[in-house]
Amino acid sequence: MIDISGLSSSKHEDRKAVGAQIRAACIEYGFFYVSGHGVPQGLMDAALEQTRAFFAQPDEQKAKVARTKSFCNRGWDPLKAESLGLDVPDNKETLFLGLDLPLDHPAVVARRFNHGPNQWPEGLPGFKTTMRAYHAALRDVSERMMVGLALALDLPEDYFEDFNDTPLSTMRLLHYPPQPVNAGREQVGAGAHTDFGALTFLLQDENGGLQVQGLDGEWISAPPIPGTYVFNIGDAIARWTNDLFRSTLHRVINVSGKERYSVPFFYSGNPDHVLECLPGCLKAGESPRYPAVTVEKHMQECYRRAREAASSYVG
Ligand SMILES: O=C(O)CCC(=O)C(=O)O
Ligand SMILES: [Fe+2]
Repeated sequence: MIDISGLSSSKHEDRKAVGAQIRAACIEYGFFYVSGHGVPQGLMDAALEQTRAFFAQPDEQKAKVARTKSFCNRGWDPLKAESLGLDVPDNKETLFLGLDLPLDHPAVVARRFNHGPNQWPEGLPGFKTTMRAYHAALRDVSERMMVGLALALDLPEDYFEDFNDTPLSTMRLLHYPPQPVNAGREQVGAGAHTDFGALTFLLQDENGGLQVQGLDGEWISAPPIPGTYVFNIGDAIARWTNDLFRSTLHRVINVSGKERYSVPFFYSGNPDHVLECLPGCLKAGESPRYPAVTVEKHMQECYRRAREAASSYVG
C-alpha cells in the first residue's frame, strides 16, 4: 500500500520518498494498492453505482451504444466478446469510455488512435455527469502518478509533461456474472493478461476476484480495500524501462456467487509520444531490448494481437 499524498507536498523530500516506494514496488511486483489519491469516496461509489445501473438494462438497450458503432472503440461489448487470456472467452460484458473529444477536435480530425466521442447511454440519470467527473479525477491522479514515476526513475519531475497531453485514457465499466467455485478452464471472468498501456487504476466492488501472479507463478488475491485503488503498470512502462519495472500477469475469477462490477482506468498517454528506453534504466552492459515506438503504434499492436486472438472463436 503506497500513500501517494506526499506527491502533492511542497517538500521535495516528501515527493521523493513516495517516488522511492513506487520504484521498489514497480521493480518487485508491478502491482500495489494506492491510498491518498484524493478521489472523493462519493465519486468512487457513484461510478460503481452508475456502472450497475448501466448493466441492469436489457441487452437491446445496451446495444444502442454498441462498440461496433464507434470508430474509436467506445461503447458496449456483450458477454464473451473478448478474451484477455487469448484462449477462452471472458465471462464479462463491458462499456468502453474515454477522453470525450468532439468530432472537430484536431486529434480526432487527424484520426489519432482511439480518440473521439463517447457513446452516452440514454435514460440513466446522472450517468454522463458522473462518468465525466470520474474520468477527469482519474486523469488528474494519473498525471500525479507520472510525476511519481519520474521521481522513481530519478528523472526531472516534469519529464512526462508531453506524455500527458491529450492522453489515451480508457475507462472500462465491467460486469462479471457469478461463476461456480469449481469453474473449469472454460470459465474465467478475465483471462490472464498484462495491461497494454502505462498506468491502470482499478476500482472494484466488494466482491473481489482479481488475482495477480506472484514471482513464483502462484496467484495472489487482490481483494478490495475500501477507499483505495489497485494500481499496476502496463506493457508501455515495462518497455520504456527496459523491463526494469514489471508489467505483471493478472486475471479475474468471480467466485463470490454475486454479480461483480469494476471500473479500471487505463492511462496510456499522448499517442504521438515516443516510447524509448528511459535514461537510467539500462544496467551495466545492457542495451535497449525494444526499438523506439510511438504510444499509438504500441497500442495498435496490442489491440491487433488481442483482436486476432478473439476472432478465432467469436463470430
Ligand atoms: O476487473 C478487474 O478487476 C480487472 C480487469 C482487468 O484486468 C482489465 O480489464 O484489464
Ligand atoms: Fe488488466
